[in-house]
Amino acid sequence: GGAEGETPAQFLERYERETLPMKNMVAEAAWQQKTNITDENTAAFVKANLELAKFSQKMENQALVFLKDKSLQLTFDQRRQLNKIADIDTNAQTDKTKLERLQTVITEMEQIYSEAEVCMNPSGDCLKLEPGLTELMRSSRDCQKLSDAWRGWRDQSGKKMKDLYQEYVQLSNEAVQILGHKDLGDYWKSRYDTSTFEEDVAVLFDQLLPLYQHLHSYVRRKLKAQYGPEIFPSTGHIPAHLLGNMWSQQWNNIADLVNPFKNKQLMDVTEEMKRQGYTIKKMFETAEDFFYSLGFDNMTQIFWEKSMLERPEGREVVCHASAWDMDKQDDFRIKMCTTINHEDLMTVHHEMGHIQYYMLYENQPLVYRHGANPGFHEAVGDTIALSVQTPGHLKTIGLLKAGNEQDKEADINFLMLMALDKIAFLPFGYLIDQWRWSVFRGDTPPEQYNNEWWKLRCRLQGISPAVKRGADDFDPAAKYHIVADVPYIRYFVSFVLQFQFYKAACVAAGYTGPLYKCDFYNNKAAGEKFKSMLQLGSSLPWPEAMERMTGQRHMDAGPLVEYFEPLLDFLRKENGEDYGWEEKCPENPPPC
Ligand SMILES: O=C(CCC(O)(O)[C@H](Cc1ccccc1)NC(=O)c1ccccc1)N[C@@H](Cc1c[nH]c2ccccc12)C(=O)O
Ligand SMILES: [Zn+2]
Repeated sequence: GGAEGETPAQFLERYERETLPMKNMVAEAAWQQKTNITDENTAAFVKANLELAKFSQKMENQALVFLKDKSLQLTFDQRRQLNKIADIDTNAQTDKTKLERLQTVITEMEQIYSEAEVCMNPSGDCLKLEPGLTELMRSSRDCQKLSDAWRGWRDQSGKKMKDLYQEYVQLSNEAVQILGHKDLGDYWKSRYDTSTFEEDVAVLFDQLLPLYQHLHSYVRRKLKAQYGPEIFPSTGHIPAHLLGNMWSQQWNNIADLVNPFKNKQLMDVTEEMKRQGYTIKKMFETAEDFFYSLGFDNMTQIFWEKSMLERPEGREVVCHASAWDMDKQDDFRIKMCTTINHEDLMTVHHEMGHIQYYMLYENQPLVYRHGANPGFHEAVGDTIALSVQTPGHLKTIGLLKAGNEQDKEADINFLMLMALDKIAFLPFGYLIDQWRWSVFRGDTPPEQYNNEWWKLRCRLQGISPAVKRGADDFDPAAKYHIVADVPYIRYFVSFVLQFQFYKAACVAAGYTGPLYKCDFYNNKAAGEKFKSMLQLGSSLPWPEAMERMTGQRHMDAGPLVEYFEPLLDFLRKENGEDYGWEEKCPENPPPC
């Protein structure tokens, strides 16, 4: 057994008692490093991670002894817990030098990403990703400026990390192969507990492709009207820098160019937020109030004391948003360089959704304090944001002026704005890990990294690079999750799950109107349904957890398609046969 004569039950109790303070120590070191990037804090963070790795190794070995001991009568739940303890991630690397190198490579890539800036001549001022370049991509309608920012960001981030990334792939694969996984992608997919996961998401993507093709066609036509058709390639692709986002991953920021009925309201509330003097704190309180209205808890005192809700002056930080469980009583935090606009108000709900999930499963055994699968964690806040964004709710909180409810054209404008966020995202959310799985598997060698990336971007997303890509470009590392070792298919899964959860909450609230108008604010029955699933953490397989809330045991694109039904009808009429794009991008993208 474990320690002398220890029973499995005693081991599991000791595991929790000893692991919690260890994880809190590492979380604190990580927090210090991300909110104040210095050599000293980075070294302390890498050192803390090494200590956790050694400690996890001991626990993993003891769990394996129990799992292999045929004489033991383990309960189902003990076996489930022991298996989770035994399956630690890249910390399984027994070679401490290699593990230290892997941690150093990841923090180095994240640091390059976080400190990168683009000096936009002739104005001369240098912009970081947040807020400068993000703001420029959101609001500029100047092709040349957008193209310069798009290229400049890739030169200052991805292009500098190709060698580091190659080393990261090598060291990560070695680490998980020790656990018996083929490669890192195989390990990441194992968290979805099904051998058909890749096929399942491929089926969902195919089901949702018509929606994306029609949105793509409509947006392309509107952008041609705005920028002139000559800058669009004859292959049908949309130039990546025109879509209001540094990665063309969500298109809500060009809603003003795409809005179907000009004379009707645009549901983006950024201007109204500014007019009302919304503060960052008010944005978080608005999100907190919605969760509270469902019967969820408010944020803790420590949350308000220790979170970093805006970019601090005078020190380098990792701005990309994240939500933290410090593995210490009441200590939950959000780190986010918030700007005051509609998009960030939704990201605030997204981050607070993570915190609510943490709080709901905090009484589970430590090994079960995770999402039922990674997509669940990403779906909590977005499900709430679907209700928050309804024109009805925005009127309730005074961010939208009352207009008459039965206005079909206003509904199409609303669905268009939602599609620019939720439909536009689908191929992007799908392709990131298609690329990474092929890299980890060895199907894409380093000299093909950028070519394979653009093959997927051109074929699946129907976008083309702002300027021709060169041999030493490395555009994947211009996206945070790739440099920070964060899986991405979880967001694609979340964008399907969140409509299933949203529909289930609406049904629980007794709502019977068109899905896209459902606002379950203040509804305790909807809250109860949601909580009954979330409080499980990962104590049950995710189909069981999902069944608690939706009555279903599988991912289903139905609710998403149902939500956007009226828009698809509109788009089919508008587009006729004019939709789609060629598989390959043009050799030379047309200049601005
Ligand atoms: O990356 C994020 C939000 C950040 C996060 O909350 O997902 C964060 C990412 C992260 C993971 C690990 C280390 C550092 C950052 N994830 C978490 O904080 C988190 C919390 C609990 C469990 C798992 C992850 N969103 C994605 C896409 C996205 C999905 N839904 C959205 C809604 C609004 C805006 C963007 C998105 C993106 O920006 O490309
Ligand atoms: Zn998230």
